[in-house]
Amino acid sequence: MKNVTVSVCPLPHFEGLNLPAYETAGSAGMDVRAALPEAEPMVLAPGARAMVPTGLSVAIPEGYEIQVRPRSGLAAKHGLTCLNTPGTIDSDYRGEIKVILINLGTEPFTIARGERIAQLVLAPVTQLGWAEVDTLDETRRGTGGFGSTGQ
Ligand SMILES: O=c1ccn([C@H]2C[C@H](O)[C@@H](COP(=O)(O)OP(=O)(O)OP(=O)(O)O)O2)c(=O)[nH]1
Ligand SMILES: [Mg+2]
Repeated sequence: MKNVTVSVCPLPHFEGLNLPAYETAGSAGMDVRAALPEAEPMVLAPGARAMVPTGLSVAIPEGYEIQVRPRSGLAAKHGLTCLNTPGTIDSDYRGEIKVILINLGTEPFTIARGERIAQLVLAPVTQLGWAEVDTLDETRRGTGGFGSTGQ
């Protein structure tokens, strides 16, 4: 399996937490933890959203991004997901990685320090270059979309 080294700079409030790690040999994502104050768990009411700190800043090599994705267990059991999934961490971003969580469940959800709230997936990036033209080639689909092919 391909392995790409990413520089990680833990911030002061990360102290004592474990770096994200693959839970199994074949995992695509590393679970990331909430770097909230120990004494201040965050309570997300139904319908509420919050930016949850991870205490991590990174330098991703050019040509890659990190995607911030929900954990399916939290989604299935509690309705908790990432609002902007997949969140995009750009290779030139040096700020703290934050997770935008939303509670789509029916009960308040409490996030404690160290809880694994989302997963980080490293992905290759292909940047496009525009070729501006006056007309596009014809296809069978043409301009049909949004269900134009039927059920
Ligand atoms: O879930 C996320 C999504 C983004 N970011 C950080 C890293 C990313 O590089 C930066 C910008 O994200 P994005 O491009 O999605 O947001 P924007 O609203 O377009 O902000 P900007 O104008 O700063 O690009 O915010 C996070 O920490 N977590
Ligand atoms: Mg942006």
